[in-house]
Amino acid sequence: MEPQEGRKGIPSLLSSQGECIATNITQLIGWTPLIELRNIAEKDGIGARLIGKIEPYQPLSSVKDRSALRLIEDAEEKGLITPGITTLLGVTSGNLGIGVAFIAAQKGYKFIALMPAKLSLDKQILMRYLGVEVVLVDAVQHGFKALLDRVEQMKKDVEDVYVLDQFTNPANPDAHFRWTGPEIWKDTAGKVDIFIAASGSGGTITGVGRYLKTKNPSIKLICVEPAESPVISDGEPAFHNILGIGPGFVPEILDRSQIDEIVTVTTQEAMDMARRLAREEGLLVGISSGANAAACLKVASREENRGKMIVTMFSSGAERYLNSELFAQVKEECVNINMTF
Ligand SMILES: Cc1ncc(COP(=O)(O)O)c(C=O)c1O
Repeated sequence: MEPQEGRKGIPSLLSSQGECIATNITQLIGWTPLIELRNIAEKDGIGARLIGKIEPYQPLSSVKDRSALRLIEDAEEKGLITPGITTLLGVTSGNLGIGVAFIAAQKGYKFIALMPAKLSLDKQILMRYLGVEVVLVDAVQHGFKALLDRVEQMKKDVEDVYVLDQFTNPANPDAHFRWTGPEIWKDTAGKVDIFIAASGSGGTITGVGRYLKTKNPSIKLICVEPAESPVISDGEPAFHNILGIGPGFVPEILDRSQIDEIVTVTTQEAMDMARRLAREEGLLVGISSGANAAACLKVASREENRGKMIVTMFSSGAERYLNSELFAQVKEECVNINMTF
C-alpha cells in the first residue's frame, strides 16, 4: 500500500474498508499524536502555544522507528540487502538499534548493534531480548572514533554485511521529510510557527525542517543540544547525560544551513523538565523530550513569541530510562520502601 503523504501508520489502516488489522508491525510505524502542554503553559504564564509530538506512540516507543524503517527500505529498494542473507550493522546509542531490531526481526535480517558501553542498560536489555547481537565499545575512553574503527573491522570480518549509517545516510532525514514533517503540518493545520528539536544524528531536525520550510519558509527552526557538549555551537565535546542526542561531533546529514538558532540545555534542566512533564501533564517521556520542552519554555518566554505555536518532539518514552539517572531517586525510594502491615 502506498502511504498517503503524512498518513502512514494507523490512519492509513483506518481508511481501508472492512477489517483494520495490520499484517506486520512495520505498517504501524508512522503517525503519532500532538498534545498541547496547557498545564505547564498556564503555571509558567507562557503566552505561546506549546505542542509536543508523542513518539512513544510508535511501535517500539521512539522517533527512531521511522529512521530505522527508511534506512532498511532504502537499502532494499536499491537491491543492497536481502533477508536471510544480509547482516545489518549499525552504530547506535540505543533507540535506532531497537527500531532496527524489531524491523529486522519481522523481515528476517540478522542485526549486530555497536553501542557505546555504560550508556544505557535498558536499551541493551531490549535489544538482546529482540535477538540482536550487541557489541559494546568503550567510547567514553576512546571516543566515537573507536566505534567507527570497530565498524571498519567488522565490515572485513562479517560476511554479507550492510552498514546502516544514521549519521551519513540521507535516508534518515528522508523518513522525517516524508512522514514526520507532513504529519506536523497537517495536524497543526499549517499553524506551526517554530519547530524545536534536539539533534542526535540530526535526522529529525533536518528532515522535518526541510519539509516545513517548503510549506512556509518563515517557520523558525531551532536546534537543541546539550549545554555540556555544544559542538553544533562550535564548542568542545564533553560528557553529558541527555541520552540519544549530542554525540559529540556534528553529523554529516545535519543541515546547519536551515537552522535559525541553537538553544543549549543542561542535563539537569532536561531531567527536571522530563519529571515536570510526568507530574504536571501525565506524559511519560524521556530525557531528550525534557530537553526539548525546556528549550521550548526558554523560547516561549520571549515577548516576540507571544501567541505563536511552538512544536517540539517527545522523542521517546520514559520507560526506556528506568535504569538511568532519570529514575535514580525514585528507584532508590522503591528499593528502600518500608512494608506496612
Ligand atoms: C531519545 C532520542 N531523542 C532524540 C534523538 C535525536 O533524533 P535524531 O537522531 O533524528 O537527531 C534520538 C536519536 O537517537 C533519541 O534516541
